[in-house]
Amino acid sequence: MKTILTAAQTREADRYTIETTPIASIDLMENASLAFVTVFMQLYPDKNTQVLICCGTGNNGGDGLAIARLLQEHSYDGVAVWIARFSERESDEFATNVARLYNTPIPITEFFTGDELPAIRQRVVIDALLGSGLNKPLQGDWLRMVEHINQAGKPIVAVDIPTGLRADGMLPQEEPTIQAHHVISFQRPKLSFFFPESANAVERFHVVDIGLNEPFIEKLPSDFKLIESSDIQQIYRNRKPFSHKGTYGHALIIAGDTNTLGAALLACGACLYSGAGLTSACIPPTGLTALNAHLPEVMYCTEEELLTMWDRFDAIGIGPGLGQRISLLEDCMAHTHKPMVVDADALTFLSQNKGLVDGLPKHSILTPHMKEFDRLFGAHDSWWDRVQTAREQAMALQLIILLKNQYTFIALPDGNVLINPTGNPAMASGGMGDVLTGMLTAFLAQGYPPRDAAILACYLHGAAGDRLATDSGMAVVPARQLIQAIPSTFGNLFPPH
Ligand SMILES: NC(=O)C1=CN([C@@H]2O[C@H](COP(=O)(O)OP(=O)(O)OC[C@H]3O[C@@H](n4cnc5c(N)ncnc54)[C@H](O)[C@@H]3O)[C@@H](O)[C@H]2O)[C@@H](O)CC1
Ligand SMILES: [K+]
Repeated sequence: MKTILTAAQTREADRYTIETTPIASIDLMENASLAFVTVFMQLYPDKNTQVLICCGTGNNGGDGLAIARLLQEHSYDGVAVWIARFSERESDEFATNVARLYNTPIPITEFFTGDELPAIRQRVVIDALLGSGLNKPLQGDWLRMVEHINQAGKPIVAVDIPTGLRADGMLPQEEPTIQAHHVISFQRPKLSFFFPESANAVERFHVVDIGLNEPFIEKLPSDFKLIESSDIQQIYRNRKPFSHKGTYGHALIIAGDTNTLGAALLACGACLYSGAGLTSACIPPTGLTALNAHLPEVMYCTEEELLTMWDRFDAIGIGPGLGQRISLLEDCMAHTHKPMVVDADALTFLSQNKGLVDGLPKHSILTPHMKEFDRLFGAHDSWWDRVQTAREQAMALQLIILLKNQYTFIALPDGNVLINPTGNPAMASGGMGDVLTGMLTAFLAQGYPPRDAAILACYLHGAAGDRLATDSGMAVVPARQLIQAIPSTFGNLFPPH
């Protein structure tokens, strides 16, 4: 897992690296600029691409100037630089790079006001106006220049962070920023990239290593950690020789009502395809034909049968499409003490009966989307506040709160918030949450601790969606299709020996 830093911690890591490694600040800037250029050249390999680089006079601007010089050295002949001289201050590294740039043929235009800026004719704009040093909202000349660049309608590649976007903390809904198509960020993605409020500022981001001291960074205190594929490799256990269905647990999905049986089928299907040894479905009798037809591997269990069967199940997932059958949640809580997965209608019921949440088995996994979360824990105006509440509640209630988002936040009882990097907008369709519930239940049934089950399910759910969207080019990924892609996604990540 990678620790995500605040802007202040990044400055600390920067300072520490310069103090303890034989590297000067100007050389660190050169590293960063070179790393940026390497990715930029993959994005725009045509060396005839006309590039406008807009620079401020701090270190972000210094990066921009070094990038201009390096692109020119790599035979990009159509590079031009604008310098926004809206402040009297300039950083030392900026000044050094201006002097270096004057030794090249690159045209430089300086602006002292944001009024009457010339039309942008280049094909691509690089945004190096302001970086992580941002300390107030954009206004005046800065705002005019940023709006001018956005309105030019050209692809924008931001250096480190789009100008105007805060790296961490609460993001106002309407704050103006550069609207970047790509952000090439240094050492770590910024925390704000994972919050929906940054959607206009960041379309895609890439992270490049610039040589900051990694052991130092990993020791910095941070509540936020980014999940990596290596974590999944560590957690996942391959199926063993001589194992049998009993080895992989018995999962129970309590879901569906007469008119909402699809949710139950999706959760059961995902549970089956995620490797539970046995899957039972407690659905209404009206759904039996559909269950037998669609998922013959899944066993049917009536509400009456449940009364004597609670002990047989290794894990329970409850909620998708449960409708009028919601009283089953209280039965379930009365009879099982193992961590369970609580989703959809079961979350709504908890929000209507707030006292119940305290009675959930410790380390149960709640999977709310934004509205379900706010119904449970109160309305929030920003995702930053919502995530803070998730963190506090996960600690207070000793639950795992999986706050669904393009990048799902997993708030753990120990106060850590894990960010899942997989998933994409093609997955934004009905039934995806039901699939996640099925996957979580399957991993719990297989004996993974709840924290690991949450990490595995979130990562693989998103990874399956990414494979379908990227490799198969699907603009929309239906939930049923995702279920079928689960086993091959495992196979891809963990090829059998
Ligand atoms: N590890 C690091 O921290 C490294 C940082 N580098 C670059 O340095 C950047 C940070 O540089 P700086 O700290 O010099 O800051 P910036 O270049 O982001 O900003 C310059 C100055 O602008 C002023 N300012 C802030 N918000 C403003 C606003 N809304 N309107 C007008 N002026 C405003 C501040 O006084 C700030 O110091 C990073 O984003 C990155 O691009 C790289 O050169 C390499 C290493
Ligand atoms: K920038």
